[in-house]
Amino acid sequence: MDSLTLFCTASLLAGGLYWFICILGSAEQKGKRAVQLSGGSIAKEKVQDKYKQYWSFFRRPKEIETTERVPAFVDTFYNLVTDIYEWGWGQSFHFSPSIPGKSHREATRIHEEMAVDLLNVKPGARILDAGCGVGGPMRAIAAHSGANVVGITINEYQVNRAQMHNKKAGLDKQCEVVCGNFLQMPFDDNSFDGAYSIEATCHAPKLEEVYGEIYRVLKPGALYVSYEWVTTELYRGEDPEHVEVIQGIERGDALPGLRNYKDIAEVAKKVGFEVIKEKDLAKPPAQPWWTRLKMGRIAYWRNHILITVLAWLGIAPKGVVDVHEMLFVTADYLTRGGETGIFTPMHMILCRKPESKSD
Ligand SMILES: C=C(CC[C@@H](C)[C@H]1CC[C@H]2C3=CC[C@H]4[C@H](C)[C@@H](O)CC[C@]4(C)[C@H]3CC[C@]12C)C(C)C
Ligand SMILES: C[S@@+](CC[C@H](N)C(=O)[O-])C[C@H]1O[C@@H](n2cnc3c(N)ncnc32)[C@H](O)[C@@H]1O
Repeated sequence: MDSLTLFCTASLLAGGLYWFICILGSAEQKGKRAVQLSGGSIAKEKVQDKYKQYWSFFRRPKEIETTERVPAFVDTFYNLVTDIYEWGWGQSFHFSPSIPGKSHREATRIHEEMAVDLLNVKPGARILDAGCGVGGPMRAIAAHSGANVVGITINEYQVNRAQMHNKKAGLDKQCEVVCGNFLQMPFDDNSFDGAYSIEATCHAPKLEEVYGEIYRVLKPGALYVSYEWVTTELYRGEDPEHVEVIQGIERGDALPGLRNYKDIAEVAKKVGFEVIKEKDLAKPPAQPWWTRLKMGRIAYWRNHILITVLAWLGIAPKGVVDVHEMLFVTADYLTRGGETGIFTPMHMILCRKPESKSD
């Protein structure tokens, strides 16, 4: 090979590698680099075992008998996925409708701001984020509304990530993060001016338990908005394809059984809320929320190769490859759920805690 051919081959290889790693990934808002992928609070050598335990618990979600164990497995799930989510999706762990002419990042922020706009809170108000993740929505909401946000998550690794991001964004005075279970919150009765949850209460085995807790900590007259993961009116329990898609979503997302959209308002009323509004935000004219998942397919292949190489080199924990494979498959079930219309991750419900029990 003469030197010109060698030079051209090397340039092509370098260009290809740059394109594969940098250009294909540039649409994502990176909070992480591939070399930093971990199993959250799980020790590196235990990640694979923990993944196996998670998988055998959630493989058949409908058969989960001991609901008391669900929060602990949800915690394990977030140890396993938090870095991959941040790396491949961003700091907001939820979907949003696509908006023509706007980036995913802008569409995400608009979806988050809509939640706090519905709460009608004033700057300085104290609001609760039930299931806050690493705080993407919390920071957008605090910056947009001027409210003080208190987030709760069951996963300690997420608390550390969220606190780090809050500080970096200069929002640590306005945003507080607490590690705890939203089924038994460490907050006083009547202590919040508003509350929201974004794609988080779907992890609760009994919705009434989390809604009951949110009701308890809200001041009388305060509002609560939630974006719920539910099956829609198009879901047919007797259709094996529908069942396969929903079970695929449940087991890849640590869900102890998806609820039907009709159940949400029932539960809200049962715990004492007044239901003000309910709407599936995925319905037209909204643009599909799943296009972002579908568009990412080539990047997922690149990610899989990268993770496999990093695990092989001993840089990433071995189990991360299995977790990534599970997410890969889950992305497909979520897309099918969206395309068939049998599932939505954004069934919005707006509720009020009455001024007094008799109102
Ligand atoms: C609300 C929940 C999480 C919703 C989404 C944020 C995540 C659901 C599925 C996740 C992903 C699937 C495929 C991954 C891909 C294979 C990887 O290379 C990069 C990350 C993914 C895109 C990942 C990102 C987050 C999700 C879209 C649930 C849990 C209630
Ligand atoms: C899909 S993430 C959404 C996070 C955040 N709302 C966002 O949109 O970025 C779900 C969140 O709910 C939290 N969660 C699930 N079950 C919980 C529980 N029992 N108590 C507290 N947090 C819980 C998880 O730890 C995670 O932070």
